[in-house]
Amino acid sequence: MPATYLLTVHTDFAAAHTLRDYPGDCSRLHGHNWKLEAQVRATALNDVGMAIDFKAIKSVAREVAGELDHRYLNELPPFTTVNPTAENIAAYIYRQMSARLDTDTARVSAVTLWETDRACVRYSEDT
Ligand SMILES: Nc1nc2c(c(=O)[nH]1)N=C([C@H](O)[C@H](O)COP(=O)(O)OP(=O)(O)OP(=O)(O)O)CN2
Ligand SMILES: [Zn+2]
Repeated sequence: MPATYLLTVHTDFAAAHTLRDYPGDCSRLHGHNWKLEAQVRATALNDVGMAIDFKAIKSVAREVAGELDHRYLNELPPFTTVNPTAENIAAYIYRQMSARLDTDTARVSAVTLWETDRACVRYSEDT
């Protein structure tokens, strides 16, 4: 079995949303300080001994988070049609990060998105 390296970085963003069709107060405009944890799974090291530079992962995580920062999520594609739940936002961030980061030997394996200090969702497409 090949060696596996799991690398994790954190970043955050502030954004507002309303949950469509939600039977409660979250259907009203409100905001969160979202905390994002991104995990990359790698199977090889480079000559420096790094699977992938933490700086590279943080750069992509911050780039994607930055596109959501201080925005009303319901106005941004895909959330004009997809409800901006924590689940859907985590999946969106995962796919955006994967598209920008994945290589033959390192790929995004999970995104954990904290909506509050007490609730988070972890999204993965790993089997
Ligand atoms: N599975 C999900 N459940 C909820 C989501 C979600 O995205 N996925 N979102 C919300 C709302 O966005 C809401 O803002 C969060 O509410 P809640 O977790 O209840 O947070 P509170 O701090 O208001 O509640 P406490 O009970 O004080 O922890 C709701 N659910
Ligand atoms: Zn909310």
